[in-house]
Amino acid sequence: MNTGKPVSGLMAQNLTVHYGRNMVLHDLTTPCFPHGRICALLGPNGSGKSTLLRAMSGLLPAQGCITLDNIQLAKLRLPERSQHCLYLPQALPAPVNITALEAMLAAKRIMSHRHSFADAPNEENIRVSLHLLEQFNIAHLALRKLNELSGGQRQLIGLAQALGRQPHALLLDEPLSALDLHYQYAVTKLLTQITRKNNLVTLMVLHDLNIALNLCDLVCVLHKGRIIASGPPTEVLTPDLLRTVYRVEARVETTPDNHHFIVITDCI
Ligand SMILES: Nc1ncnc2c1ncn2[C@@H]1O[C@H](COP(=O)(O)OP(=O)(O)OP(=O)(O)O)[C@@H](O)[C@H]1O
Repeated sequence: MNTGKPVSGLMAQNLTVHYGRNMVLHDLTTPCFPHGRICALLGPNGSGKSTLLRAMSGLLPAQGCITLDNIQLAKLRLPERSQHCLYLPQALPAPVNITALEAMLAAKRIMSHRHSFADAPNEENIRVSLHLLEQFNIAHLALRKLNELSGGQRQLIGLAQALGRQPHALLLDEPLSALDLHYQYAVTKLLTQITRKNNLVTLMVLHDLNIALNLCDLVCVLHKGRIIASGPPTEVLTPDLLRTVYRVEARVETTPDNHHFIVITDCI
């Protein structure tokens, strides 16, 4: 449980989560995910990554203690809690009959629980929303309806919506899953810039270990509901770990200009 030591960042201690009788996370304690750093949550299918993010954001009942800068998140009501720690699910924004800009403004209004949905959007919110769409290189989609956009375009809008809500910690569940090669790198670099500039805690579930190796500051690996390793990516993602966790024979190579990539030679 909470040791009382001051901790800056997001952390779960002694977290246990069940679905019915099925215990998915077993007395799990995470490292402290610090502000200003981009962290990847890795692990095979079914290892508990989404469950961990959903429990940390308060969307799943959990035993244990989850703190952001020593604030116990369980003590907050859900709207306030998601202002501190926002979860963006794996599912893409639904293809509904509203424009991308309207979707951005609606997400901002949800954040501000003092306002009702009937409130007119103000100029500042429109300016900030358009700026975010520009940062994701999708300002040209502002007046297009979500039901006319591709899956990848809607995923970019979901990310822009999440950033527009200005949380202190951002929990992203496979935020790159629908994106092409360019956008996978461009979005990770943009998230890194915004994480550093706004001193956010950013934790994202990734399956692409090469992005984790080259673009993330820290990685945390879940295996069968337990954290098996965490730290700088090149120290954590070793052939032994890849064999144990992902059941592949692989080696990690480094180019002369210090980029890293995984060569998989077999699956076990
Ligand atoms: N709503 C649910 N009800 C019952 N069991 C669930 C539910 N959601 C997930 N599980 C189970 O919990 C375990 C962890 O699932 P979770 O979605 O957290 O894994 P994950 O690591 O995010 O997987 P993936 O990489 O495939 O998205 C799995 O065994 C899954 O079957």
